[in-house]
Amino acid sequence: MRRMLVAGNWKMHGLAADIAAIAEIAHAAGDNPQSDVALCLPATLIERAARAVPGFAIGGQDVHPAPKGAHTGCVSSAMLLDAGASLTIVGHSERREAQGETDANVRAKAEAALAARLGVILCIGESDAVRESGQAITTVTAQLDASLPGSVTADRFAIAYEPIWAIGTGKVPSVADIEEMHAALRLRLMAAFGDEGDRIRILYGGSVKASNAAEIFAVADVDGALVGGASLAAADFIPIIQATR
Ligand SMILES: O=C[C@H](O)COP(=O)(O)O
Repeated sequence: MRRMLVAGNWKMHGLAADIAAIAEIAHAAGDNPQSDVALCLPATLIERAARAVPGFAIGGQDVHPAPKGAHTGCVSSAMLLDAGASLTIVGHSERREAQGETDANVRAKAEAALAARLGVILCIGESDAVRESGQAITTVTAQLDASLPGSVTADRFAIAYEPIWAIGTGKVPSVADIEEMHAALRLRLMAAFGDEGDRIRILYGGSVKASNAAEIFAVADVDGALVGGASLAAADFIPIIQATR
C-alpha cells in the first residue's frame, strides 16, 4: 500500500505574513495522519516556515545539481537542507519551459538532491498539442525514462504527472485519461526499479481542487496530488488533504 502524499507548490507566492496559513496547514496535516503532506515554498520562506512548523515537511521548488559554485541565483541541495527543507520539486514544466531545463538537467538535479538525502518530486507532463496529437503516453513515458535518476528509494522519491494544459486552467483530464497515464508510468517505474517502482508514489497535478480531489484520489495508481493555486489558502488546501481519508 502506498501512502497518499499531498504536496502544495506555492510557486512565486508567499511572504512572511503567510506563515499563519502554513501553520494552519501543518496543523491540519497533523489531524490527517492517513497521508503525508508537504509545502514546497519559495526559497525565501523556507527557513522561516521550517522554524515555525518543526516536523512538518517543507520543500524547495528547484535545486541546482552542483554542490556549490558560480551559479548566480541558484540554490544547492545543501542550502535547502540548511534552511530546513526535507524535499524539493525538480523538473516542473514552468521551469522546463521558462528556463529551458532538459530531461538531462532534471535527472542531474534529482540525483544531486537524492544524494544529499533530500526527497524529490520529479514532474513530467505533456502539452496541449501533444495531447491533441494522441502522443501523450509516448511523450510522457519517454520524458520519465530520460529524467529518472539511476537509483531511488520510494520513501524519498515521487513522480508528479502534470499535463501542462491542466495547470492553472481549471481543465482536468478525464478519470480514464489519468488512469491510463498513471498505469503507463507505473509500468515504466517497475521496468526501471523492479518492486521498488511499485512503491514509488505517482501524484497527479493540474487544477486539483477540493471539488475534484476525492474523484482523482480514487483513480488507480494516483497516490496523491501536487497542488498549485489551491494550496495557497488553508481553507482551499485542507479539504484536499481531507479528501485522502
Ligand atoms: O505544481 C503544481 C501544478 O503546477 C498545478 O498547479 P495548479 O494546481 O494551480 O493547476
